[in-house]
Order: sequence, then C-alpha cells, then structure tokens
Amino acid sequence: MVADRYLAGLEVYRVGGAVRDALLGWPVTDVDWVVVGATPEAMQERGFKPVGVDFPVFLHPDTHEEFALARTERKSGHGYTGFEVHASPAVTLEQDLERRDLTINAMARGADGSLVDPFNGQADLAARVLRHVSPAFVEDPLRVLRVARFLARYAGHGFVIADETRALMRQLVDSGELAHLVAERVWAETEKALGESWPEHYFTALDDCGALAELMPQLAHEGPSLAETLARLQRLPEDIDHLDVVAWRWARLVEHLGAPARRQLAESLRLPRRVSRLADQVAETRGLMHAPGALDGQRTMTWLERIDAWRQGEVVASLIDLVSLEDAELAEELALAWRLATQILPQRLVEEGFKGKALGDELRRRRRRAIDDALGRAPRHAR
Ligand SMILES: Nc1ccn([C@@H]2O[C@H](COP(=O)(O)OP(=O)(O)OP(=O)(O)O)[C@@H](O)[C@H]2O)c(=O)n1
Repeated sequence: MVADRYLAGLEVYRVGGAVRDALLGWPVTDVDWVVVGATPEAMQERGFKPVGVDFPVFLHPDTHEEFALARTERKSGHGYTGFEVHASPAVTLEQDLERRDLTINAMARGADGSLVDPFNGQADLAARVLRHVSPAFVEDPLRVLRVARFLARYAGHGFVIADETRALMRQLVDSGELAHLVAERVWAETEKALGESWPEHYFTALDDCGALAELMPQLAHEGPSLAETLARLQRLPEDIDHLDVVAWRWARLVEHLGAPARRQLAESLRLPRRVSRLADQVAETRGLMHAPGALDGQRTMTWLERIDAWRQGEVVASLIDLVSLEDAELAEELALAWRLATQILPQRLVEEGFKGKALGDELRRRRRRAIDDALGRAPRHAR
C-alpha cells in the first residue's frame, strides 16, 4: 500500500466489513477505505474517479476499490435517504466510525496495521454480539434489516443481538419509519439474507421487533407458526444451482400462502419475475402434494400446465426432487409421467402433418396418454 503512488501522503484506513472479516479470520473480498483530511478536488487531482451521488466516494484509478471521504450524517427527513451528509477535511476518523451501524462494523485499520476501535468492536466480535454504535442507530430504518441480515450470516457462530439494540430496533419499528423504506431496498436486504447460512434468523429477528408484521404481514400472520415455515428454508432440492438458492428459499418460505397473499407480497416487495414465478411453481407443487386422493392423469396435466413445464422444462426435475423430500412414491410417479410425456415431440407431429390448433390438440392428447400410461405403470396407481 505504501508503494501505491496514488495514496502517497493520504491518511487512509481500511474500514467496515473488511476489518471485521479479517479479524474473524474470514476471507476478505472487497475492501472499503476511508480518507481523512482530504477534499474531493484533491482526490480527483490524484486521478480518483468520483462515484458517490449522495456522498463523496471515489474509485481508485487502478484497483477500483472505494475510497470515501470521512463524513458525518444527520437525519433530515424520513427513511434511509433523509440524511444530511457532512464531509470535510475536518471530519475525524472517530466521527466517521461513530455514524456507523454496529460496533463490529465501526473499526478501522491504519496503514501501519494499527486497529482503531473506539466503540469496542473487537470485544463485541469476541463476545459474539451485534451491538449498535450510538443512539443515532434509529436514524436509519434500513438498519433493522441489516442487523437481522448480519444475524443470518453469523448466528451459527454464536452471535446474538444485544438487548439494547433489540430495543432500538423495536423503537424504530414503533416509530413507523419502516414505511419509508422502498420495496427494492427491503428485497435487496432480504435477498442477501436468504443467501446467508442461517436465513431463518433474519426472519425471526424481524419478527421479534415487529418488523416482519410491517414489511411482510402475510408471513407474520398467515398459516402455521413462523418456526414451521422457517424450517423449510433448509430443505431444498439437491440439484439446484447455488445461484438459485435465494429464489428457492423464498419459494419455500411462501409456499403455504394462498395465491392472493403470495401475489400481494410479490407486488409489495417488487420481486423479480423469476423469483415470484418459482414461488408460484413451488406453491402449485405443494398443492398437488396435498390434494386428496391418488394422482391421476388430469391432475398431472393441470400441474404441468400451471408450472409452465412445456416451456420451462428445466425446473420440473427440481420440483419433483422437492416432492421427493416428503413423498418419494409420488415423486417417482411424477418423474415417470414427465419422462414419458417429454418423449412426445412436437416436431414429429408436424412431420405427421399436424398444424395450428390441431397440432396443439394432438400434442395434448398424446401427452395425456403418455402420462396415463406412466401412472398405470406406477406402483401406487395399481393399489
Ligand atoms: N445503513 C448502513 C450501511 C452501511 N453502514 C456502514 O458501512 C459499511 C459498509 O457497508 P456495506 O458494504 O453495506 O456492509 P459491509 O459491512 O461491508 O458488509 P458486507 O460484508 O455485507 O459487504 C458497514 O460496515 C457499516 O460500517 C452503516 O453503518 N449503515
């Protein structure tokens, strides 16, 4: 770092997640830096590229790491955007650390390797406590979600939320400030939490402070106990791509909701289409599993149509895998039915001279016959 000519003479510190994760012995991927005593002009003269809209942040010309000028923030309106940012060469490192959310995120590492830790983040890290830095915590409603998300990341390592911080989270919820969070931010935090190792802790932490009832009332109020719902998060099909884990976990979370509640939730969070679609497909599959009576051809066809199997064949195997977690026999029937149905190729029917509506009708008829054959062969059907 000393050899870095862009930084020569600048007072810079590593901050935030990079310092925290290094102390935990975790791999550090991106490093955030704070610069003390500099002006935006000086940064640009050195070749740093300004990127911050709301506050002065610059990208390093070579490494593209983020360098933020030390700043303070004061609440000036609602929500997480209602801030007055004050960055000047006079702002100290301690002041910059003080505006941060958690003590474990409010440590800095100097160029000489020394740790700057005015809020005892290192002690909280050792004691496995997520604790707010100052009463200003309540100025940013997003922090309720951030703390819950950090718990989803660290709970398995013994971390808990400090009682006083829980009280502030509750206070933030009671103040009504959560209503000012935009859907995209709520989903962005939720999406990250769902990708963590212990996502269920995100939802229990939100439930404990009343935020779940505000942000996702359908989950807080409908259906079985939250604990029962959350137990499903760790039960996923085996073969899914790790990039799809978030969508699958979300789908498992909402599968018990009726279609209107699921739709409301998807709209209120502005879920990406692929996430809400998978949720619908999983809910349809749950419906099929819990329908009374034995599986028949009609029901199988309806399920395949509702999950859009003919156009999205790649998801069917995973849905069947999901069924197998609860009902191996049913999964076997579905797998056989699906395998035989996919052997009916539209191209063959075209070659036989079918076209237009007749083609669609014939395709459906033959697929149905293949499914009926498959179910006739399946063991349970013979009972
Ligand atoms: N609402 C927020 C957002 C960010 N921060 C501070 O800004 C730092 C960087 O934020 P971010 O990159 O979102 O989080 P990281 O702590 O780096 O965590 P992650 O590992 O998730 O990137 C945090 O450590 C924290 O000090 C904060 O205090 N309040």
